[in-house]
Amino acid sequence: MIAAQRTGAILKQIHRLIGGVGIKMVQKVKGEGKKRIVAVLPPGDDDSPEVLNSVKRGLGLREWLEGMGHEYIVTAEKDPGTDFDKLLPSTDIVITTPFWPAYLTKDRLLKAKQLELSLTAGVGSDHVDLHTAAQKGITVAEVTGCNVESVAESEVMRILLLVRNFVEGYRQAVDGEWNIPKLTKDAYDLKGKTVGTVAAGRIGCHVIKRLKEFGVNLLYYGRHRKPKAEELGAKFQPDLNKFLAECDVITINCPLTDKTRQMFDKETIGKMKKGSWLVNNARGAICDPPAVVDALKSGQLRGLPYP
Ligand SMILES: NC(=O)C1=CN([C@@H]2O[C@H](COP(=O)(O)OP(=O)(O)OC[C@H]3O[C@@H](n4cnc5c(N)ncnc54)[C@H](O)[C@@H]3O)[C@@H](O)[C@H]2O)C=CC1
Repeated sequence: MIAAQRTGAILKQIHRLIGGVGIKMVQKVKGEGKKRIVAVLPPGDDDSPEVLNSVKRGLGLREWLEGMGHEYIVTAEKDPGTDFDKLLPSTDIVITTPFWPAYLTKDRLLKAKQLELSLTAGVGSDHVDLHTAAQKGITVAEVTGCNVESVAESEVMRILLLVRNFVEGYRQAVDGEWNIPKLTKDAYDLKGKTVGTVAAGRIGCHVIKRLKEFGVNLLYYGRHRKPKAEELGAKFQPDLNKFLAECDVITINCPLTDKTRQMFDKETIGKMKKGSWLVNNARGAICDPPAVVDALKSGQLRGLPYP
């Protein structure tokens, strides 16, 4: 769910992006500016003013869009054969979110005869067939940088929860158990560990900045050097095999693409340090689930948080 503090930034950029397309389209069709905008959002009937990411609240865009004469339809139905497929051929703009994505597959995009813009209310466009979208001249936009603070805080939290073995302590407290050896067996100091990020983009750099204060050795792996990450104290390791072997904690902060899909499979995980931790902050499909399960069972991975 979009945290309250980042909703404002997301909405500001959505206004800018839709506004931009609106102006272009009005010019193109000479005054016929009325557009059909379909938002696919999670179901939910929470009335709190700060919860905008739901069908009920429609990201808080209804008044603004309808005030400009556009038609605004909000649905939670995103699966094949549901409302979304029926609406798509006559839709100009689709808005969707990474945690309740309406997949814009090749088949769907070919049927979306008048689609001009696919807008992610968040970061990541892996739910869109980018090749087909590019061929059809559909703009694919996301709200870059809108949630870096929230995501980096949550990521550092998950690293600490894992390395300090918090969940076992919590479980013991709830179950009325007091088994100190069992708790401390897998509880470590983060200080002195080597923590590496796959990709040092916006989120990766925010994580590096926060982790620096914990006295860790920081590494980053990626396709290019990132001066900002180095200014923050992280060293570049361009060799993936060396990166995997050096890190105690690996955190994944790259987009899901053809190159990163299942990047963390049996072979890759097998090259990590035995008993290391893996924090996949990006998209589930970057890891191969059976390989992760096997590695957790064998102790190759000490822990992996979900989500
Ligand atoms: N868990 C969550 O709540 C969220 C997760 N995300 C995920 O995090 C990803 C990164 O977000 P940002 O840092 O804002 O994006 P960004 O665009 O600022 O950074 C992405 C970085 O990934 C690097 N990269 C691309 N392909 C790569 C590859 N094959 N190998 C290594 N590095 C590669 C790029 O060079 C870039 O530095 C998003 O694409 C999204 O999937 C984003 C927001 C929220």
